[in-house]
Amino acid sequence: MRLQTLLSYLHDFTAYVGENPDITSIEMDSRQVKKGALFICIKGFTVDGHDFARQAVENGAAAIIAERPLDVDVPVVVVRNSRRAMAVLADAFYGQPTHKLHLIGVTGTNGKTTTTHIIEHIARKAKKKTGLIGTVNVKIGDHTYPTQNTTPESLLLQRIFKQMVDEGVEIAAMEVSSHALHMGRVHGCDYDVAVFTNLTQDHLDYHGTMEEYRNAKGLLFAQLGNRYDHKRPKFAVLNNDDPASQYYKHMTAATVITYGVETDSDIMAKQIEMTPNGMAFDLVTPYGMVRVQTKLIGLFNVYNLLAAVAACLVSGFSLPAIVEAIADMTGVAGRFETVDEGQNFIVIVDYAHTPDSLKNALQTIRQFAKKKVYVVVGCGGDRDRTKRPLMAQTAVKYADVAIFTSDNPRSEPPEQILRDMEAGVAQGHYVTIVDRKEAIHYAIEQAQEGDIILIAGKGHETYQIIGDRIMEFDDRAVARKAIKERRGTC
Ligand SMILES: CC(=O)N[C@H]1[C@@H](OP(=O)(O)OP(=O)(O)OC[C@H]2O[C@@H](n3ccc(=O)[nH]c3=O)[C@H](O)[C@@H]2O)O[C@H](CO)[C@@H](O)[C@@H]1O[C@H](C)C(=O)N[C@@H](C)C(=O)N[C@H](CCC(=O)O)C(=O)O
Ligand SMILES: Nc1ncnc2c1ncn2[C@@H]1O[C@H](COP(=O)(O)OP(=O)(O)OP(=O)(O)O)[C@@H](O)[C@H]1O
Ligand SMILES: N[C@H](CCC[C@H](N)C(=O)O)C(=O)O
Ligand SMILES: [Mg+2]
Repeated sequence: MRLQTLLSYLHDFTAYVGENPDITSIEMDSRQVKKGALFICIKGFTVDGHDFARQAVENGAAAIIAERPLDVDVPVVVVRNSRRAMAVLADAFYGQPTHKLHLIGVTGTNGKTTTTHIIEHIARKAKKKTGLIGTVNVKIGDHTYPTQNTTPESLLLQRIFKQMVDEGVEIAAMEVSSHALHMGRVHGCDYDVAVFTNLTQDHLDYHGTMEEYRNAKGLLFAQLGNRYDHKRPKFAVLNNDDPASQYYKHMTAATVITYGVETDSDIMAKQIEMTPNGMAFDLVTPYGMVRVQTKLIGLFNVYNLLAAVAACLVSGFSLPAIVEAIADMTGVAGRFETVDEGQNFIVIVDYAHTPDSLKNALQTIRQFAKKKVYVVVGCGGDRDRTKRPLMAQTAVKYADVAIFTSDNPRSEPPEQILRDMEAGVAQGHYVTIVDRKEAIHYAIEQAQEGDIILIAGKGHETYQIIGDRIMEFDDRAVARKAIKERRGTC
């Protein structure tokens, strides 16, 4: 595509000097630039992409998008905001792929990964070709691809959508993080259905206040197609039991569908029955009521199921097909995943890394626990500090034995993070073991028959970030090894 053709999609560039080269790719990382690329300079949190423009040109960049004039030998297009320009250009360059997909976006503090996986499972069962974008990975049909961010930057995102379209994907479900909404990573995404799970404390390091955090999530609903096209109706699926939904209702011009357990809603769960192996409930919908069986456990998963059911109903799936798919859905990697080596106590690995999700996970375990409940938990470094004492309080309140340890300390001293956690609770109510492997071993060595150990915070992650080192670390593998060692079979 010629540069000028691409620029015809951009309506706010302030200067453009030079030729009209053929653009064969778009990159935001100078290290990825090949001959013919358009390099977009992004001011990041760590470095400024403008400083890499020369390197991009040396690597073959044919033109540059920047926020200020640059002294390089290729055309430079100056824009007011290169992140915004990137979203427009990526959408145009990849042929506006989200117009060709049925796209469901899920936002909320907790439950995004689980809800998107349930939606994907239902769609696959209905023989649709599916796409999935989120924390665990990107999935196109049966192929998975690793990801760095829950919601990728607009450039990568549109590239993924293009691949989905090329491979015949009909329906895609994606997690939309508050960071992505705030940074405009999803500008240009033409969602058909926007889903809200819940709003509780997280990410205050980035958003500052709960109000700002709530507002960031609201962008998904505000940006949901402000026009009425009967061929592509837009739906906002909202959790009626969460007060933030009242705010989102007013932010969207789309048709609002509500779900809930407590508040009267379009889609509801009633007569909920829980066992350690699954749940059953009456699913009440505008299409009738049906008893649902699921292998997922925990009231929070009832909400995730309701959100997914609502999204799938407005997407045209039939109620019987949805109910059948739910019945054979097993869990999501690292979400309430049990580690079973035949030991006489239960080990659960879960991704709870917020005060609310930790409370939910422990409350769910409490419902079935006959003996002691252990929790091994830490808090991520370079992330919301104010959630640390709250998570510690939750651990101490709901578990019999709380073991505080490291999560991903990142650039922070692990001991400092643990001190922040300890500040929330009285001494003597917890054990602190900085090394996560040792902490998991400690819990497994202490556990007696019938006890339950929750290893929280890292779920599916297969690494641990300490300083600038990323080391292999998988809670499930560590727990498995510890169980075998205790038994002397390792
Ligand atoms: C704080 C944050 O969001 N950072 C994101 C950001 O990194 P950054 O701003 O540090 O980037 P940078 O290193 O300063 O680089 C700036 C520019 O220079 C370019 N560059 C850099 C070096 C070079 O040699 N050449 C070059 O061109 C880079 O490609 C980039 O375009 O841009 C990167 C590329 O897109 C992201 O991967 C990165 O996410 C980091 C990994 C991250 O941890 N983000 C978290 C906070 C986040 O976004 N989380 C949410 C999920 C939250 C949740 O709901 O739980 C998510 O959606 O992932
Ligand atoms: N609807 C929910 N409400 C509260 N807690 C939940 C809910 N669903 C899941 N959880 C808890 O939160 C953890 C994370 O769930 P999940 O990965 O689905 O959320 P997420 O929103 O994708 O998180 P992230 O922001 O890290 O991507 C789970 O392991 C579980 O403990
Ligand atoms: N998406 C979340 C994941 C947190 C996972 C936890 N293990 C941590 O590292 O804090 C975040 O980036 O805040
Ligand atoms: Mg997620």
